[in-house]
Amino acid sequence: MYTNDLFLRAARGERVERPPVWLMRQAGRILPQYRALRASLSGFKELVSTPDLAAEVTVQPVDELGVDAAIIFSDILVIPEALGLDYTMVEKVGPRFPKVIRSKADVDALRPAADAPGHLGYVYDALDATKQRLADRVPLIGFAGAPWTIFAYMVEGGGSKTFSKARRMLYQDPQLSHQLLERIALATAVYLKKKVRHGADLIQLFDSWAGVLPPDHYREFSLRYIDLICRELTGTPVTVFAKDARHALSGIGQLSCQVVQLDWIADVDKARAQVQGKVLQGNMDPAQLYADTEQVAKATRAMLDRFGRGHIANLGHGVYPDTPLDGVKAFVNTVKAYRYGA
Ligand SMILES: Cc1c2[nH]c(c1CCC(=O)O)Cc1[nH]c(c(CCC(=O)O)c1C)Cc1[nH]c(c(CCC(=O)O)c1C)Cc1[nH]c(c(C)c1CCC(=O)O)C2
Repeated sequence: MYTNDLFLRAARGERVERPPVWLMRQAGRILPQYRALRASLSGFKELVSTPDLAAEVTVQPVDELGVDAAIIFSDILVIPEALGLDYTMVEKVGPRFPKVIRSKADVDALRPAADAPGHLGYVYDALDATKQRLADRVPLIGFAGAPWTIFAYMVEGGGSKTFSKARRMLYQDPQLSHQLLERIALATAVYLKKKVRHGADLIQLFDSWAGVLPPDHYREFSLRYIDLICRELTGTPVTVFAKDARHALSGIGQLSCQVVQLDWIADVDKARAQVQGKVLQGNMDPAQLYADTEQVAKATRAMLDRFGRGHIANLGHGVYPDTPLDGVKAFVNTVKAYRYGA
């Protein structure tokens, strides 16, 4: 079905000749083509909401880097927006929500979960346009934020070191917290199923703020809703990424997902033992790519040796925007030249 289906074969746990490779945030500021296009626009949101442009930047890393998968250019914050919480992307600051969720009235004022995915037509159009441009060269990854991470932005109103307002709500009003999480999870499940209908071959769930929750809260307020989404996506491979949450791995090992993304702090051998039977994705330190290209190649081979089979090569988090393109290419090309032993 694809000229290069290595990524999907590896994600399904099939025996492959080498690990596939792609990078989180590969469609973005590391590429001069992206920066040029981005500079001609009013901002990030124009790019996200214009299907043809989103498709163009989605395909850029496939052309420029030769990665084994594309990831649709979008953002996890389209879900809160579709639920009725508008955001702005402030240059050098990050996302800001002028209106936030603090009370039951705020939750009740949101759109019903079943209606929200209908407001994301531009994402489905971007998937359609991307599939055309890709012309079956490589598979396309769809994604969403895990419900806890989306909740964290909706309550906090933006990024935060501690997400103390979001965590406060879990203690002060667990019932309302569950109401909001359920609404996010249901909207996300419908949205992701639509993405699959528009050509997403695998879904990655980003729980970027998993690491601020204690283990019991992680199970109650995050894992439960990731599980709900995984169950809805039967037939489509899913990758789960709980960043900075070592304690979450055993629970993630019980989910019906196929792939587990590791951050760069993770101990690969321990992770393997905790999520037996799953494919691992990751986990090079993004800062490693600042080193000279020979060092990058050496570190990449060491990482591949450590993971062995059942691995999709990636970084431990998104590639930093000022990473030299040479470092990125050394990483990708080293993986592509690697071969597993017999
Ligand atoms: C937490 C989160 C967000 N968005 C996302 C996450 C989860 C992954 C993670 O933990 O990083 C996910 C995301 N955001 C973006 C993608 C595109 C696909 C890809 O990986 O290439 C993906 C998968 C584009 C983007 N999303 C954003 C950019 C940069 C915007 C720009 O070009 O001006 C891109 C390319 C903006 C964004 N979006 C978000 C923040 C905090 C920021 C600001 C920080 C920054 O500037 O990098 C929210």
